[in-house]
Amino acid sequence: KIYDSLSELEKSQFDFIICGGGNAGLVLANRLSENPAVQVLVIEAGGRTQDDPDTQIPFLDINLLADRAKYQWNTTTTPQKGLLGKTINYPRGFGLGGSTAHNGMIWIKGSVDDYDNWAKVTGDDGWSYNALEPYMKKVERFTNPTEKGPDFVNGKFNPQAHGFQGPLGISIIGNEDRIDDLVVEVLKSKEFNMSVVDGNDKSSLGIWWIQSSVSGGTRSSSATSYLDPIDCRPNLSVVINTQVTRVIQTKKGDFRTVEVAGGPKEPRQTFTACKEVILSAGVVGSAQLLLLSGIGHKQELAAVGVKLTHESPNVGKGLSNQPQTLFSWEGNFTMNSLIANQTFFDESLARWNKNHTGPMNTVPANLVSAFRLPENSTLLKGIEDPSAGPRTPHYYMGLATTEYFNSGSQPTIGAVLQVSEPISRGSVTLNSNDPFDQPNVDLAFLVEDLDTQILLQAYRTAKAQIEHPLMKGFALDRLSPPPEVQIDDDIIIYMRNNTIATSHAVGTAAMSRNGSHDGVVGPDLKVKGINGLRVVDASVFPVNLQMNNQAAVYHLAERASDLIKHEWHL
Ligand SMILES: Cc1cc2nc3c(=O)[nH]c(=O)nc-3n(C[C@H](O)[C@H](O)[C@H](O)COP(=O)(O)OP(=O)(O)OC[C@H]3O[C@@H](n4cnc5c(N)ncnc54)[C@H](O)[C@@H]3O)c2cc1C
Repeated sequence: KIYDSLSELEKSQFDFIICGGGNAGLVLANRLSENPAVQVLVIEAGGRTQDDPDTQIPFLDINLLADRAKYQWNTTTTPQKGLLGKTINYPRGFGLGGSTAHNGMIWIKGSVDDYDNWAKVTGDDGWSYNALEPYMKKVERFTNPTEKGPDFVNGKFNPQAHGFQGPLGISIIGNEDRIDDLVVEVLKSKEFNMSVVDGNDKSSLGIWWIQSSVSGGTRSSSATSYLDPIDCRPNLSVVINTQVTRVIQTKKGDFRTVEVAGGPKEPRQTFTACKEVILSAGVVGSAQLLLLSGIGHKQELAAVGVKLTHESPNVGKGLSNQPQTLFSWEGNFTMNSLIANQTFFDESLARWNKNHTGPMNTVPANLVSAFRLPENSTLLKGIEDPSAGPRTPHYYMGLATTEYFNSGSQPTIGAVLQVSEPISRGSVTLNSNDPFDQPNVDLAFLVEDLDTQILLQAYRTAKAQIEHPLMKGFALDRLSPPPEVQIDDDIIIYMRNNTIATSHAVGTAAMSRNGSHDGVVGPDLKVKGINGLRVVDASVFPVNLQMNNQAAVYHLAERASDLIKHEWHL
């Protein structure tokens, strides 16, 4: 049952208490409550998200991505050294489904190297690609697009790499962009020599058609796929509009009680887990809760008036996130914009309401291409390869006309460029000991020169595609930055001024080997050195995966559910 407020909850003891009803939290809620004898409580700070057209209709995601939008925590970063001291918005999901109710819906796993790296870092082969593959398939229900028949997806994905029975609907949306075929031709040409691959089949190196967490023309979030179908289980309680304020040590080394409140001025209340408390509050929220609970670096906690309960100096450290910059060129075509043309918008909305097809069923790009630096690149000389391995990109990009999303009258071709596995490291630290105060979030974008140089290389690759003879007459002058910005130093200044947060941060409670002083949690995701507390969300990823990370959070949470069930003989 879903409770709108704390006062409606009658019990104060549960077997498992899950803090955060987001991506990972709702997978755990579903899997742990499969056994009717197990009592599960989920505590979510935000409210319902599932009933809103903005979360359901793929195009209307733009309403969620605006600064200070609904369903997000409205977090602002600390001044970013690599971004000329600017602060930027760091969107993170708030409400059932967490970031999956709010994200760009791109569905991409880690590469085989990425998961094998988890196994290496933790010393647990259960985190390797091969061992996780059954979970990858268990999550997915790959479906045909509403827009086109099944023929449209032939050759665009490898059925062997997908699941067809899982709770989460995935599809290649099927709404074409006039630039798609051109991009494929350019990248297949002798200058680039790339092939079309399924980015979710072990490696994303190549060109691939974006798969989205969309099915039947509607977003699939962890709330719609893992919660809605089972929300009437009598052993599952989900309380919304309630914030966890800290986890309390009930006896030495034992953290099984959570303190919560409906708001800053509301009274605090406690709930106790007979078995475990699981933090799934996301990369910012889980680190913040650990720190508020006195689990962190002794001096840093003392500086904000939090009493140390367990020394764990790496909490909040090691944050890694992917810088993303948009470049654009003038396009030579007649534009059809959903934003600038109200009649087109109204007709498209009516069409979506009728059968979930048409322009509303669109995401900003249909194709992504993923690249490695050349083997002989001077950037890699004498340093450890920043990527997890040879089947993992250093950078990737999406080229699209984005015409439906264009708010002006100028036909535009956009290139979204992103560093895959940056080496800069940021942090989450407490601003104060008030749980309702936003923590300090430092994304450390473009701090390390290697990340900046990789982004510059991505720009050169995008420019080479735009200037390819096959694009002649279709792509015209560069718009952003304007043509007079030419030399590398000026391009880098443009990047520093225009980098945005991808919200793919990881690593603030990283997993590591048992016995190692690195990280925060062991391979079983339990906080090292204490009992009763696990972390299951993107904060345990040791480093970024090749691209976005919702898929890997689903994989992680599915395996974590089995680890927990196994431990408690459920
Ligand atoms: C705008 C945006 C776009 C993105 N685009 C993509 C994309 O296209 N593809 C992709 O793969 N990934 C994308 N991501 C990233 C991806 O969605 C997230 O990394 C992933 O879903 C995080 O999962 P999580 O379980 O770690 O946290 P979340 O899903 O964020 O869940 C954390 C939950 O905990 C709740 N919470 C936090 N603190 C507390 C507290 N103290 N008490 C109670 N509840 C609390 C939050 O409200 C939230 O519901 C995007 C993310 C965002 C924000």
